[in-house]
Amino acid sequence: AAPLLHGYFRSSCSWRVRIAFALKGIDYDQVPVNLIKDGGQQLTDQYKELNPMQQVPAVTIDGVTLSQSLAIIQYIEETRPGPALLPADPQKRAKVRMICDLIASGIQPLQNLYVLQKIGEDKVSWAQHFIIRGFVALESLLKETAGKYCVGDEISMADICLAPQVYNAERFKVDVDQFPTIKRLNQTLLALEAFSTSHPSCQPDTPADLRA
Ligand SMILES: O=C(O)/C=C\C(=O)CC(=O)CC(=O)O
Repeated sequence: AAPLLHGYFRSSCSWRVRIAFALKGIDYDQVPVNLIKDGGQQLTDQYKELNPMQQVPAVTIDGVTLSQSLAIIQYIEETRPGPALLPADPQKRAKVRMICDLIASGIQPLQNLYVLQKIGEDKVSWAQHFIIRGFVALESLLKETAGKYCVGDEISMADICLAPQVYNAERFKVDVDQFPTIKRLNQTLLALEAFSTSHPSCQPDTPADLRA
């Protein structure tokens, strides 16, 4: 059976997994989990069986169900042929993981839906604060590591994390022009088919008013 992605069109972590599938040329099916409708379909008992953290994405693949986007992507990397998503060189590999963790641990969770719901007011300024704080650090790292892509001239898991986080930054009205390296890399990435076909604007569950 084809892998089954339980995700949400504009969840940045779901988009990471869609990019990885697209880069590897893997066909997959999608089950939309609407994070807003009915108070959040990720909060149902049925979904909790798939991911006890009650977050998207979850992927059923090769008879197992996995959650946590980076674990899913590394499973895809370790079991599927196609372009390598991690460089062979240990230092480059460490830099890719450093950038992934900066985004996946240091930025994205702080602007995630369940955190914003918990803080109540000032959602936008809260999210902007943590995105900008992270992007200041990321910009200085990427100035050193980037070639055509985040780390050198080969696409990697770092690029898979970057474009969805820039999409979120734009949703929260962060001025990405302040970060020229991030901006340039994002433009390069969005021009790739693996990023455009997996984009939040064209998923099965994208609402009509947000379709490109
Ligand atoms: O506003 C909504 O429609 C609900 C949630 C999201 O889009 C996804 C997130 O919570 C942020 C993220 O993926 O980083």
